[in-house]
Amino acid sequence: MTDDIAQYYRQIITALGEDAEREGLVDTPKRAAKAMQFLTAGYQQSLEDLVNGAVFESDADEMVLVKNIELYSMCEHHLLPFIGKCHIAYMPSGKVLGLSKFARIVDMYARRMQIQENLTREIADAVLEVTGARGVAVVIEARHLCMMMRGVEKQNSSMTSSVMLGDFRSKPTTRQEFLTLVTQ
Ligand SMILES: Nc1nc2c(ncn2[C@@H]2O[C@H](COP(=O)(O)OP(=O)(O)OP(=O)(O)O)[C@@H](O)[C@H]2O)c(=O)[nH]1
Ligand SMILES: [Zn+2]
Repeated sequence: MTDDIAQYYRQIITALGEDAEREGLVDTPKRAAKAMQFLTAGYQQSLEDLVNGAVFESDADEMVLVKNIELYSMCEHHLLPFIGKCHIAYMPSGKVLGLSKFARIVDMYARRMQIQENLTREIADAVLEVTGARGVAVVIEARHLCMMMRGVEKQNSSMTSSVMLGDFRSKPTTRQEFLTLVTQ
């Protein structure tokens, strides 16, 4: 697989007018192939393997918030990065999820070709699925390099997307508590 992808990169480099055999570039197709495989490794993962049983019984029934999970993804339109942070909250209902698993869930969906809105939704759906929570909220704030280093070339705009499920959607006080904690 890596060799196949490297071969395509070699063709792209040549098509761009570069000498793919010069010293600085000779190993680039292979490096780029490996990098792209890493950045899309989320396709090879499953939610079940990733959670690895780390869902624990608990009486906790107040909001749990995991803030500022850094995120690197790749926009499916230009294959350029978007970079930001993700906040995830849930209202437990008998079960809590191992803390590291929130970051692992973010990475699994971020390491694919994505748009920010779908990424936000997929993270929320996954947390709901594994926790059976009364509600899940996800907010992502990100900057898209396709808007910065090309295209409209806007350096300071960012995008915020959110998905509210269950209590976060139906109970204004829960939503408000979440938004207050996230912006603190
Ligand atoms: N909603 C959304 N749009 C995105 C995301 N990532 C990239 N885009 C946008 O996808 C659109 C693709 O538009 P096209 O007109 O097909 O492509 P383009 O000619 O390269 O567009 P420009 O970026 O405006 O130069 C652009 O408006 C991008 O800003 C994302 O995560 N969410
Ligand atoms: Zn883009």
